[in-house]
Amino acid sequence: MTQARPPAQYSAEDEDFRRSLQLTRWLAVIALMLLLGIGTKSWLSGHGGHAVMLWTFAALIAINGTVYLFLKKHELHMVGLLAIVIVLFGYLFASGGESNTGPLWFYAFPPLLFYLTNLRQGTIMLATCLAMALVIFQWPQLPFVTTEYSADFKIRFLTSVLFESLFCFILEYSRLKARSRLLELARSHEQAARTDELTGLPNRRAMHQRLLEEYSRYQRSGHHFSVALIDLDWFKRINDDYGHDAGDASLKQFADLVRDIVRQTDLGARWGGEEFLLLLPDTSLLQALTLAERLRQKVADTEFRFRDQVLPVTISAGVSSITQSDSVNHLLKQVDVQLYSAKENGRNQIAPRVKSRATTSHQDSPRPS
Ligand SMILES: Nc1nc2c(ncn2[C@@H]2O[C@H](COP(=O)(O)OP(=O)(O)OP(=O)(O)O)[C@@H](O)[C@H]2O)c(=O)[nH]1
Repeated sequence: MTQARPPAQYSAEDEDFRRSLQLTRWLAVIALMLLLGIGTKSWLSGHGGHAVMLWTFAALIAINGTVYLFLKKHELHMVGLLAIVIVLFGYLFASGGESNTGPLWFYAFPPLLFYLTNLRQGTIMLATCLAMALVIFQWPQLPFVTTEYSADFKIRFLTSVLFESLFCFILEYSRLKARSRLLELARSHEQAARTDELTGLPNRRAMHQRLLEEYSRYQRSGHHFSVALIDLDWFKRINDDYGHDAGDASLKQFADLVRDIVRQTDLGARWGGEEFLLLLPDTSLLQALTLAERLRQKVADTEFRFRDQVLPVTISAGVSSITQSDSVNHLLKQVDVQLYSAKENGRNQIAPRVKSRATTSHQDSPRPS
């Protein structure tokens, strides 16, 4: 038997993906503006070479963005942007930027990096950048290094960036942990809101939603379905004569029989009190009547026990098919009328009653399992 399906919802993964998409786009735009702006300022203050380098990086970011506009591949856009930014930091470490302040831009990197990637990839990229800074700081005579930093700057820069990276790692780790705990909680609340506590079967809410889904499937593609409304007979007497706990125990035992008898694609739910509803997809009225009768027989043959007492449990049920109704509400009304009729006719029976096997057609073939 299927469990009731959760409503279609925007998943947390989708939400994360959407955020990282937006952030990458914004970062690309901001980086582009900054590079163009600072490049122009450098040009005006006579640092032509530096300006050209910054504009080159701006052009690379613009090309990366244009490729994204055509291909719409977010991963590629993000990886491209991060690669450009890492090379840009390499350039800033090696050239010092203006007045050796270039490396200071690196402080903005760790929080964004962890958010955009994941802890493992973020750590690898940060370690690569820091190793690159260390090499450049340590060997200023390397061919592409055009500046030198004071010992104080090097020590303070590296230790403070290390501290910041560690802090960002811990924050991101805690954020991810809290997020997965919240998701777990949301999932279990969603499950609880759709499950009957006593029997563990889906509840009325879950069944109602599934009925609407099944009805729109029927309207779309003609997949018919039937329902059976089942009520435990003289249940008040069971409560009165054997106690409320005995009543609860018989509801649970009946729910187990329902689980046993219905197939994977069916749904059996507690509709309320001592009423249960079976939803039987791709099942004709006659097939549904046969199944309901089988369940009735099984209940009649089963010994319902509570402590050392045997409880007199029988069921009545009304059955109806969507092919005889024009809405879910109408179907539920019909099945209720049938249940009433089964009760009126003496209980421990199914309605409508099939008079003769001769009247049964090809529809009475066994249900596909
Ligand atoms: N133990 C127990 N009893 C319940 C629960 N929910 C509803 N009931 C009882 O079920 C009984 C239903 O009684 P009625 O509606 O009069 O129906 P009935 O005695 O089954 O009689 P018929 O349906 O006409 O055969 C009431 O006494 C409710 O209190 C439950 O979760 N546990």
